[in-house]
Amino acid sequence: MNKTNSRILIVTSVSAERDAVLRGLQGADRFDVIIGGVGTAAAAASTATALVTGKYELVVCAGIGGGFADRAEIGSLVVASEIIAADLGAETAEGFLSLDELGFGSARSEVEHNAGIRLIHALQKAGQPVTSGPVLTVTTVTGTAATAAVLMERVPGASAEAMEGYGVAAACRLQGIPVMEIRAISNAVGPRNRDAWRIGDALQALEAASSLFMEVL
Ligand SMILES: O=C(O)c1cccc(C(=O)CC[C@H]2O[C@@H](n3cnc4c(=O)[nH]cnc43)[C@H](O)[C@@H]2O)c1
Repeated sequence: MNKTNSRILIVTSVSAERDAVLRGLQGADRFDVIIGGVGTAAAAASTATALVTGKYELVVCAGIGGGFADRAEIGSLVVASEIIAADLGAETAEGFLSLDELGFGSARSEVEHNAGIRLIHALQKAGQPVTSGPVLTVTTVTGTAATAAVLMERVPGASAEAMEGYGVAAACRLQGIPVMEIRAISNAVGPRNRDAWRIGDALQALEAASSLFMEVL
């Protein structure tokens, strides 16, 4: 019988992401995969609800995401070195003030580092393009080059953006459970061009990454 809190929770946003993760896991029984919804509120609420069971030792936020120029190509994977709520704060005449600068806690969440490194090594060994860097959580999908530039200046090394990581991490922090975020890149962060999104390629990369979870997590 499994000991208490020995399972791993994987939080995706939509059914296509959940299905890609499940294909990769091939029935491995230590994992539960949920659809947490789009955005931080849905992700935090879904994660918190799942964590109440006390079954989990690790949570992975996994899905597709946008890749920042020169950091993450379409079809590649980003393993978060840090999860950052990049637009959570206040706009002032002098510029953006983060939650940290406002004194209301932190917009940054640490991640489970060792498992991230094992996953990166396994992906490299499997020939999957992968990078590690900050993954930004945003409320609005970036749609202009100007906003992409602002975010890259605000967070040096920003590698990917998505909409859920910080919410998942917030639920984990309350329970003291480590968190990771993995994004398969479907589109470039910048001027909106939905026709250029390569969701199929990203879902394949997500499946490939998930097939390594049994080995490294
Ligand atoms: O239309 C589809 O078939 C489809 C399949 C899987 C996922 C989607 C989504 O649109 C999921 C929304 C999800 O995507 C993340 N995401 C992806 N790119 C970005 C981005 O450039 N900026 C922010 N978020 C992005 C996000 O986390 C959403 O949850 C559609």
